[in-house]
Amino acid sequence: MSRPVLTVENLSVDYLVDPVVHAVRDVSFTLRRGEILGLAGESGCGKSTLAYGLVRLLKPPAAVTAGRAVFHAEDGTGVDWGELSTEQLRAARWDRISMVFQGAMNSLNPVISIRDQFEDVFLTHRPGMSRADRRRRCGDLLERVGVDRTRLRSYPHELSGGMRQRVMIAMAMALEPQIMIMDEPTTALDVVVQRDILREISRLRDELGFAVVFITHDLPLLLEISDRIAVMRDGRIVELGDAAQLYTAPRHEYTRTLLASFPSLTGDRGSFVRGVAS
Ligand SMILES: Nc1ncnc2c1ncn2[C@@H]1O[C@H](COP(=O)(O)OP(=O)(O)OP(=O)(O)O)[C@@H](O)[C@H]1O
Repeated sequence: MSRPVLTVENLSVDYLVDPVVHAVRDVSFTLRRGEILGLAGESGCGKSTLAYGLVRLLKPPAAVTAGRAVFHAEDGTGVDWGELSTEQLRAARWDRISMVFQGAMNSLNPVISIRDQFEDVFLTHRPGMSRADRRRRCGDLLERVGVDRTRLRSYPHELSGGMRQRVMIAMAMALEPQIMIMDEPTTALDVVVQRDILREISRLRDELGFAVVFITHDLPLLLEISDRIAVMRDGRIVELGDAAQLYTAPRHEYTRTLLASFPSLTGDRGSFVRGVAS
């Protein structure tokens, strides 16, 4: 659990507009192998910009102005993502780091079956894989996220939002990446579906051992699923610590304010118990 899989060093991202927006300021943290690191903070604090910055998916006017993100392979060698070519980055995304964003379910192509979109990941990244293997694997992955494999024949509009988002999570897991970046992956879904999917992510992490950076403004939810939590404010990480500790003994004033803004955590019935998802 303690070996790092990603080291972020003094990363800064600006939006080069007038006046310049310093969205991510001098952010440093280490993501350990197999851990779920929650990233909390109010709207506009820079969470999404940081997520996109980690995988170098920023588009102008956004630009990384300082720092770096180093990915550590299993053999310990480190790769600075900023030094990879566009082609190398494309290959490394999905393969080593994959992403699930809030609107991911809407990025499925409406006129192509789930099977064809799913298989495309393997056709692109594992061209040597046989058709039979590809098909088996797609079905297995879907079942992993709780969707029946017969759904491979469906088109996106035939699936509910929850199912489509599960399909996206299955696709993100397809190549067994070591890191998954999840930016509000369940926010558009109703609470019950959200809980189911989160439980699934947690279970899969236990099973497959990937690390997760999980971003949401929903602090109670983060407290439930994260091993550690980073609290972000105005582009900076103001506190990073063990989730239970952050809840019981927050060090930073802003973390206390953030915790206090969720009555369910602090009210009379605030019997929040970490690890017990209901
Ligand atoms: N294209 C853009 N041009 C200029 N500024 C931007 C742009 N996109 C985002 N910003 C600014 O960058 C800052 C960080 O935004 P970001 O979306 O990363 O925050 P966030 O914490 O993810 O918010 P949310 O939870 O609402 O998604 C904000 O001040 C935002 O206004």
